[in-house]
Amino acid sequence: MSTRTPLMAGNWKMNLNHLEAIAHVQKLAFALADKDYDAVEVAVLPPFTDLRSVQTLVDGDKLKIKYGAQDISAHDSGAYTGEISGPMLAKLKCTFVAIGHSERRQYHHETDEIVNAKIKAAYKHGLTPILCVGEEESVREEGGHVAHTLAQVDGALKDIPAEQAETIVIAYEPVWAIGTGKVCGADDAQEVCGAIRGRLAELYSQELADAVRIQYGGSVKSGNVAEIMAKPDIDGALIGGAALDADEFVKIVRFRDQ
Ligand SMILES: O=C[C@H](O)COP(=O)(O)O
Repeated sequence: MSTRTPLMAGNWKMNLNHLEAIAHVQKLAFALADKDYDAVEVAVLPPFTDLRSVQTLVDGDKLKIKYGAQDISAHDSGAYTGEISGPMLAKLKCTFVAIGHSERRQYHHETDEIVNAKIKAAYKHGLTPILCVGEEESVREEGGHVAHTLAQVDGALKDIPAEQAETIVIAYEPVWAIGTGKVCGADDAQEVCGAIRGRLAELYSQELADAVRIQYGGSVKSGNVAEIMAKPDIDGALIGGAALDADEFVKIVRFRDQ
C-alpha cells in the first residue's frame, strides 16, 4: 500500500485579490482541523500579488496550510519585465511552484524546454515543482494521450537528477477537462497517471517512482474526488474553480468522508 501523503492544491489562477486571499485562507484554517492536515497535505497557489499576505498569515498564525506560486522565471534576476524569480519566491517561503500549466503553455507559448528550465530554477532555489502535463482533446480523440503526456514528462525532466526528481509533484491535467465540467473518468485518469509512474521508474528507479506524488486535475469537485482518489496511482488533486469556494475546497480535502 502506498505511503504517499495525498496533496490537495488549490490553483486560484487569476482570482482573489490579497484581501480576499486573507479571508479565504482564514476560512480554510478555521474549517480544517489538525487531523485533516495529518491525513492530507493542503496547499494554495495564489496569484503573485497575494503571496506576501498569505505568508504573513501562515507565519503569524503558524498555519499548516502550505502555499506556492503559479509560475516562476527561468532566470534569477535581470531585465525580464513582468517576471518573478526563484529567489523572490524562496524569500516568501513558498513551498511549491506550478510549472508548465496548460494555460502557460497555451497563452504564453511555454515549450518543454522552457518548462525544463523553470524546473531547474525551482530546484536551484529549494522550491518543489508541481509539473503540469496533459493532452488536448484532439490528441485524446486520436488515442495519443499517453504518448503525448509522457513526452511532456521526458522533456520536463531532462537532466534533472534523481535526488531532485524524487521530490517532484506531477499533475496530470487533460486540457479538455480543465474548467469545462468534463471530468476525465477515474479509470482514464488512472491509465495516464499509472503510465507516468511507469515512466519515472524507467527514467530513474522503481523506488523513486513509488515515492513521487501524481495528482489529477480537471473539474475536480467534492462530488467526484473520492472516486478519483480511489485509484492507485492518483495521490491528490490540482483544483481550479472549486478551490475558490472555501467550503467546497475543504470538502475535497476531506475526500475520505464523502
Ligand atoms: O490547475 C488546475 C486545473 O487547471 C483545473 O482547473 P479546474 O478545476 O477549474 O478544472
